[in-house]
Amino acid sequence: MTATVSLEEHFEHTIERDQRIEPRDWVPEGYRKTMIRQIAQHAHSEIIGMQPEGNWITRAPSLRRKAILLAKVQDEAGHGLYLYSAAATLGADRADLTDKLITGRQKYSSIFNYPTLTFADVGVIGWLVDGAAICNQVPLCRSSYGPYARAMIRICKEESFHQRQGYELLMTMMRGTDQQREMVQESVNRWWWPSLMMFGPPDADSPNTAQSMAWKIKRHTNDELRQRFVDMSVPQAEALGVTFPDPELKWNAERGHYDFGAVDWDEFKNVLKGNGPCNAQRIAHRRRAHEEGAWVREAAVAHAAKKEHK
Ligand SMILES: CC(C)(COP(=O)(O)OP(=O)(O)OC[C@H]1O[C@@H](n2cnc3c(N)ncnc32)[C@H](O)[C@@H]1OP(=O)(O)O)[C@@H](O)C(=O)NCCC(=O)NCCSC(=O)Cc1ccccc1
Repeated sequence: MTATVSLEEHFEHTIERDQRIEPRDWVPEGYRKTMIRQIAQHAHSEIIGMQPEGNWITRAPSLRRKAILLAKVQDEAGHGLYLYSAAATLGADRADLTDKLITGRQKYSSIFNYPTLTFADVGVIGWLVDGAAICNQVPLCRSSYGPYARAMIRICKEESFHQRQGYELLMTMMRGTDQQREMVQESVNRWWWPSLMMFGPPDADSPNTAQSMAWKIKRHTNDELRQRFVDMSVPQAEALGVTFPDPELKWNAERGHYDFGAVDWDEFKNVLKGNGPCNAQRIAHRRRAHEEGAWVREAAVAHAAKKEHK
């Protein structure tokens, strides 16, 4: 038996016993690649995800709403940095990941390519987008890669606060004027379908799911989590007094789940190709911030070198 086989066995046994893979452990190259891809895509989503809501910070309707929104957007920056660090434990280089993001070689969540047209979007992003994120990420707290699973615990706690602030904002607007209620409904109409796309392509078209489930990176398939999200969102919409833009949405007693209409996967593919309403704007903004921040990175490197010299 060669040393590589025993390392491989150690990896397989760790997965079988539901224990965590740690940075010191040998992993198959495919596992490392998949993990870096998923963590990097997740980190990029948090960083790009600051932009849609960031759009409303200077125009929040009160000091309270502004403070909440600032805190939420700062949390997203924190999640991104936390996740880039988790990717670094697998040998990924942060500068390289950023380069891949701003040159379009690595993806970020499709959802952040849609515009935030009204302040109701801040509430709907909190309710539906953070809600979908939590639904997807809570099972990832049991993901097989230790640093990622542990990062998810903290991130999910913060996302829960984000979700609640969104729902509370919407409840306040729903108690307001007819115009405010219409604004909430119009926003829900725009965000519902893109939120369902956050869970990824249907299982039959998801190239990574089978292997990621076998490696226990993912604990549920894309379709399972999408269904879970629909089931939990319908009663929340009823409590709020809004409807989802889906005439086929109805309870199926036999299945014990809500049936829902077909997601427009052509729209999803088009957004992934870079043709969503805001793809170009999001990347251009990120690239500009990166270039304008070059002097900070240079100063940090010079400072570290000076300290080491001393
Ligand atoms: C479920 C999935 C997203 C995709 O399953 P997998 O098994 O990995 O892939 P699968 O084979 O099914 O797909 C084939 C290809 O399509 C890609 N792709 C799929 N879906 C999408 C999509 N929607 N958008 C763009 N790309 C997508 C996929 O990467 C793959 O790419 P490849 O062609 O191989 O390069 C998984 O990676 C995951 O759970 N990630 C962690 C969670 C996470 O990243 N959350 C971020 C959002 S939450 C947040 O940021 C919090 C927040 C809230 C509010 C404000 C601010 C921040």
